Amino acid sequence: MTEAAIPVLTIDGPSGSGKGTISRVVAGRLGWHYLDSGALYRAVGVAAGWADLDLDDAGALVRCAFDTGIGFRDDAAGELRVLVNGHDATDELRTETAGAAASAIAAIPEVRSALKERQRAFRKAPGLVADGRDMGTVIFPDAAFKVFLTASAEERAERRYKQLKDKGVSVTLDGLLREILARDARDASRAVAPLRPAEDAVRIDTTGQGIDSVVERVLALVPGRTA
Ligand SMILES: Nc1ncnc2c1ncn2[C@@H]1O[C@H](COP(=O)(O)OP(=O)(O)OP(=O)(O)O)[C@@H](O)[C@H]1O
Ligand SMILES: Nc1ccn([C@H]2C[C@H](O)[C@@H](COP(=O)(O)O)O2)c(=O)n1
Repeated sequence: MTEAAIPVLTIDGPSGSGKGTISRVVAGRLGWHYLDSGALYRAVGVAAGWADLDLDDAGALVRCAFDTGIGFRDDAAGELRVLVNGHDATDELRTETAGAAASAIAAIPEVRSALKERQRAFRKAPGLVADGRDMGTVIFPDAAFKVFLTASAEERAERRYKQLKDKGVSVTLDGLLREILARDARDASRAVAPLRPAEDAVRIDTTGQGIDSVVERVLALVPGRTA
């Protein structure tokens, strides 16, 4: 199967809209590969922190983006674990601090270029579900299926609050709402690959929609999908 013939479903959207959760379930139901593109940016942010790099030093961050080893594996519980330079950094990666660092680094055009081919290399038969901010607009513009998930900022903060509290992370709902709104603004206002729906993306507002309901709405967009 040529690369262009390998089907891609892109799922873009702001923080906490449910991209990662929905994408992993849909990829499992389709038997397709899964790309968590945000994890790549988060991994570069974590590696930069480990190396005490200045987030204003674009040159050092670009080199970090090229040089950082990033690996993915499912653990026994089926959770996606992320290895950074051989170390399991999953828990550190999923903090809002790491999300904010990733968002800042992601605004550097050369960092985005350094990660582009790594993302495209995930396109393997029988198919790929790719979640992020620019999957449908930049990385896989020819994707046959494109979705843009949204939800109210308040609901996204509540989801993230529950997610982090369940992991024993001490956060406040008000603080998370502020962080999510700040990240939304930075991701949507940057000059390169801004967060926005692709022209041909199906937009799904997940506010008040359960995970199963959103999964079924996404699967319905892929003909010949599994039951
Ligand atoms: N439709 C939904 N209804 C309720 N909870 C949801 C829904 N979708 C996802 N969640 C929950 O919200 C939390 C955040 O979801 P997820 O991490 O998938 O969002 P995301 O868009 O990938 O966020 P980020 O871009 O910050 O990584 C998770 O705990 C997830 O289980
Ligand atoms: N395709 C992507 C994915 C992520 N980013 C940046 C912007 C996000 O705020 C940050 C973390 O992503 P998340 O794990 O929350 O999906 O990384 C991006 O610019 N492009």
